[in-house]
Amino acid sequence: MSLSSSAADSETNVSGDISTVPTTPDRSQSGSPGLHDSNDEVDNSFEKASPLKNGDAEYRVPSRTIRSICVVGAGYVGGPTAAIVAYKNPHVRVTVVDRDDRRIRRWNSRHLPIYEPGLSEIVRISRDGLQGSCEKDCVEAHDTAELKARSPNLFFSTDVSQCIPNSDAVFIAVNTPTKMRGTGKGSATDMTSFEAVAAEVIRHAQNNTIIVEKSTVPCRTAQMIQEMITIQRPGEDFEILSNPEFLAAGTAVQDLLHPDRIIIGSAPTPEGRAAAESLAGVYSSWIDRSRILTTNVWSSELAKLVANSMLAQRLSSINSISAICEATGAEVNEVSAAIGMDTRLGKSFLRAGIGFGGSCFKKDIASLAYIAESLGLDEVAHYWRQVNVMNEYQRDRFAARVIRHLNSTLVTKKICILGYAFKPNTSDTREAPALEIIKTLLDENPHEIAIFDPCCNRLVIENEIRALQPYGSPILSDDGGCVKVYSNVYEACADSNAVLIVTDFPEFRNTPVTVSPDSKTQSTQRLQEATPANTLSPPVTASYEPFNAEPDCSADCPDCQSGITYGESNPSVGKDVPKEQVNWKKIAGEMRSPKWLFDGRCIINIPEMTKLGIRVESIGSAGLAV
Ligand SMILES: NC(=O)C1=CN([C@@H]2O[C@H](COP(=O)(O)OP(=O)(O)OC[C@H]3O[C@@H](n4cnc5c(N)ncnc54)[C@H](O)[C@@H]3O)[C@@H](O)[C@H]2O)C=CC1
Ligand SMILES: O=C(O)[C@H]1O[C@H](OP(=O)(O)OP(=O)(O)OC[C@H]2O[C@@H](n3ccc(=O)[nH]c3=O)[C@H](O)[C@@H]2O)[C@H](O)[C@@H](O)[C@@H]1O
Repeated sequence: MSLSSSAADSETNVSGDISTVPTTPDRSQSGSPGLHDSNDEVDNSFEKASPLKNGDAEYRVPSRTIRSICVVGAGYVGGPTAAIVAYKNPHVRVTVVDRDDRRIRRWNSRHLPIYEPGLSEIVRISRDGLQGSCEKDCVEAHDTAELKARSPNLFFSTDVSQCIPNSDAVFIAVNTPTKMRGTGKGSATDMTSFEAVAAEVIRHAQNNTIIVEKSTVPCRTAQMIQEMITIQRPGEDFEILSNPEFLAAGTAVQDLLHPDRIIIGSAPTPEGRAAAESLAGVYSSWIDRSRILTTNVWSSELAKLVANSMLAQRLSSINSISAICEATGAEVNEVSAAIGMDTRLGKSFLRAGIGFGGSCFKKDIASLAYIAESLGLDEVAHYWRQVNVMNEYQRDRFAARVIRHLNSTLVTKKICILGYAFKPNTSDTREAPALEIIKTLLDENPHEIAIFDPCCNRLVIENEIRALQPYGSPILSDDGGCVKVYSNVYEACADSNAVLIVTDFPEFRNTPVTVSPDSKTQSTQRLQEATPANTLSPPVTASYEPFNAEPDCSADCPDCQSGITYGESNPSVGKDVPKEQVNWKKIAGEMRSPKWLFDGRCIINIPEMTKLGIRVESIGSAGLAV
């Protein structure tokens, strides 16, 4: 079968047998931005063995069962992905390796390095094993089968070179940030870590190991790996698969347990398809085959960048509309609700706010734009870059609005920031809009900037604030500066002139959550499902403890140091403690007049808040004239 496959071939396989043909038409894989000049001949050496021709159906390579997996990169993707794969495949040995010794120690301890609802229980089961069965009374029915007594099959290690040769498949899940210097600075993907790991894999892997791109990478990265193999291990057979991850922070466990789809891109050869089938075998132990989509490898690599870019594009679109709303009297929440009811548009990703944060949207858009630019598609590059431009505009507009309403001076004023993480229910602070807003406010020399976040470790926030270079020291109050991180929301807000809602934690709302534009989105539903109580509750019978003992933490564990077990005893994300709504009446009573609330996430009921004597300025709402 050639690359120009038939329509029937190109459909997602729904029959239970993985589709064997790339879904993209011939020549769709032309040119790689970061890897080839747009005028280069298309290099198809990646395909190696001749693709099947029509009628060559008998030429098949049997797929192998994967029994051991090495995941390189113990981060937000590598850790949770490995945990779920191990949890759902007790017969597969999954080892996560990372060069960061501290991170690995935390994965091997009671306090994991990242907080995700439901993750610690999954890790405990796979990493520590279960002594006895845990039946229906302690888990949701759909997870009962996994909770038989089991031996550990999830391991964390720093020994990368030892793990790779003992694995049937190696998942590369390392960071792929934006290049900060050299060619493509500020736009191209920095492939340093990815390339280093690919080299390690090629150096140590046994022949026939399946190499899986889990990281988000530029289109044609598989070609780069193939060329490295050709030089370093000529004549040997390694299949390279693209298998991008779509989990979102804060809902990672549920996203991994119930993904919309799994994409596996492979070479259009019998060997490539057999490797894709092997990987599909791992996922099919808990995911229906109809959700496993096979494509050619370039489509898969590109699809990940496009998915993130289009989600972010929706946000910049609604945020641009919020500016029009503020100038006209239209309400952005109402506009979102109105357009979201159009089933063609859908409700998701229409919540206006101060803009998207997180480690990926910005960099993936930049990468897509760079790809376009490298291909000579300048208009396309410009189009996508505007998504990031609009995002920064939105955040800066908000900060400027705060300063303007406070008479353009913050010198004697206390500003309280509610929420520091880039989104609720995560401790991930990467590219959080909060930090940029704090920088802008610091320029105004305020009396105090107070920060409260219900999910982030206070020490982590303090370290990030301390690292703000352009402002010199001291910045933190402990060092004699004006920024103070609080563990109590009321102390943070007391005596403040203005409170800024920067992250939309549900507990910051002043009315119970009812119907918001996307309150029924999958993410929200998943988040509700993902609370530990709903994933793997502890046994009902107090005396019954199927878990093996958890390993202790190292002396440098930040959770132990701060005295709070985030995600367990923290009031907002507590395992056993229900979330508590913030008592705005109490806050209003302790604020300085005039009392300002700047709602950067459109979660405040303005009339209700006004009754408490607080003036509200909200994104996408006209507010008070200045
Ligand atoms: N964070 C997220 O929610 C998502 C991220 N992605 C993509 O997944 C990839 C990984 O992202 P994160 O997990 O967030 O990154 P991360 O920064 O949390 O983790 C990456 C890990 O790789 C390790 N590493 C780097 N170079 C290494 C080397 N040479 N040897 C061994 N370990 C090495 C680092 O020490 C780090 O622990 C990126 O390409 C990202 O775009 C995809 C979907 C979701
Ligand atoms: O590649 C990645 O890293 C991941 O990026 C996003 O996940 P994530 O960034 O973790 O979280 P999102 O829920 O997408 O939120 C991103 C940002 O958009 C903001 N957002 C989201 C939705 C919305 O309606 N409005 C809005 O402002 C959030 O507050 C947050 O700052 C994608 O949703 C994932 O599918 C993808 O795997």
